[in-house]
Amino acid sequence: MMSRLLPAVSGRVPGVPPTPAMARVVGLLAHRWFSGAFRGPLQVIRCPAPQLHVSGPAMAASQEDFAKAMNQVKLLKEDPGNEVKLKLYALYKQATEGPCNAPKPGMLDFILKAKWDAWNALGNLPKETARQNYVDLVSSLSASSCSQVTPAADKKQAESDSLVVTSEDGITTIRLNRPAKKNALTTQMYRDIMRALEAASEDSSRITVLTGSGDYYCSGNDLSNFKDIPPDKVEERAQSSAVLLRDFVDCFIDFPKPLIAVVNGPAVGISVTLLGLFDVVYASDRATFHTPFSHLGQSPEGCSSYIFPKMMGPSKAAEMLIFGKKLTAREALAQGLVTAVFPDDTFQKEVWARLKAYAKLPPNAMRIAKRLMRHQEKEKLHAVNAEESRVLAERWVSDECITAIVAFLSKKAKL
Ligand SMILES: CCCCCCCCCCC/C=C/C(=O)SCCNC(=O)CCNC(=O)[C@H](O)C(C)(C)COP(=O)(O)OP(=O)(O)OC[C@H]1O[C@@H](n2cnc3c(N)ncnc32)[C@H](O)[C@@H]1OP(=O)(O)O
Repeated sequence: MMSRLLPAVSGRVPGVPPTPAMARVVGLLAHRWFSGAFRGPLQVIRCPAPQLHVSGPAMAASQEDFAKAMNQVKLLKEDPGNEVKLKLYALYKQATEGPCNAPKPGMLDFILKAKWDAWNALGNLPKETARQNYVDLVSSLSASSCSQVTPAADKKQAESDSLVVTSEDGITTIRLNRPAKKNALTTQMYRDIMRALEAASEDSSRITVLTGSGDYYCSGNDLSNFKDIPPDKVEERAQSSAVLLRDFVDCFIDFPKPLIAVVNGPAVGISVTLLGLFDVVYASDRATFHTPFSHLGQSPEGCSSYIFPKMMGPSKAAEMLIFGKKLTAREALAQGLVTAVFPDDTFQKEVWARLKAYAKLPPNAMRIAKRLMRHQEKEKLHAVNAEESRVLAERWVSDECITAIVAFLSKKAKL
């Protein structure tokens, strides 16, 4: 019954299509109410006791953050849609008045009923958590609202030799473009990728893709990054590289839109570990996944020391991260590191067709779904990243690491 009366929530009773007239009337009512609630003061309604319990994040926004968020709502450039407005209303009421305590409105009072349901669904959610959720929701809306006003999505954005960034059909693509070096990452590329991600989070695209040119996806850190460091600067360089690494991985942890890896060929080192921070990973059946950290006297990064054991179980993660076992694409699929594997000869066609369809989905809904899935883990991931970066700085100045790098650079060793 509820869904028959509430188009703002679901629009129809399962199996019973709404008549066009009914849809028009209800839609008009909903539009009027929501327009008012969106810009102007929120109506007070009194409801009875709560039913559902919804748990929220541990941290709490201040009253000041909350007040700022309420002002921000009025400045949104895009109407976020009825469902989001309902959510905002419910969180606002919960944050300011606590659990829903108003009488249930009559079933024909569509608008009041939708609002009451939304508030009531928050159950005993603590006021502080509701305040935080309201602030988070407004901030995600503000970011996407900004990105939607950025003009001209369908154009090439930036180009350099080693990184090519394009935006087309709602997809920003960041392409590693050093095929002669198997797309190994120079320190400049780490910086350029961070900049590209920052821009992509604010541009008008809906999803973001990382891929490689040529036969490799990426051979990981360019081991030439270790070259030409004066002996008295080694420690200093290790520390500054740890900061670079930490900032770099933080960008992936915090990236707000769906992030997809299109793994066109073998992947090594950091390009593998980072995959745990992507939302979807599509791989060619030619791709392999190799993390030879022990061989290099190094240690895992990209939050893999935390994500991989959770994802594939500790012993499979140990085979990769301690012993450097190289996985085929099918094995990586079985371990949950890869979402889907495609035959190499149809890989590009199949994957891009899928991505173009995904890029037509409503952007706010996608961002919010991602946020909900990732939110609880963010703080933990930042802590893991900080620790992994700190440990790596120690490894880089170790004899084990220096010996391995010298062997590679003097062409005595390869994976
Ligand atoms: C204190 C300083 C700190 C530095 C800054 C750090 C910043 C953050 C660091 C984050 C930590 C990341 C860790 C990792 O990613 S570990 C993994 C590192 N990668 C490797 O060890 C791969 C090394 N490469 C190889 O083993 C082989 O090249 C490979 C198996 C990938 C391909 O073999 P293949 O035979 O098919 O091809 P070639 O070897 O002939 O390669 C073609 C040319 O490309 C060069 N190449 C390839 N990969 C790298 C690389 N990772 N670094 C540097 N150069 C690479 C290769 O040397 C060839 O060059 P030439 O044609 O000039 O010989």
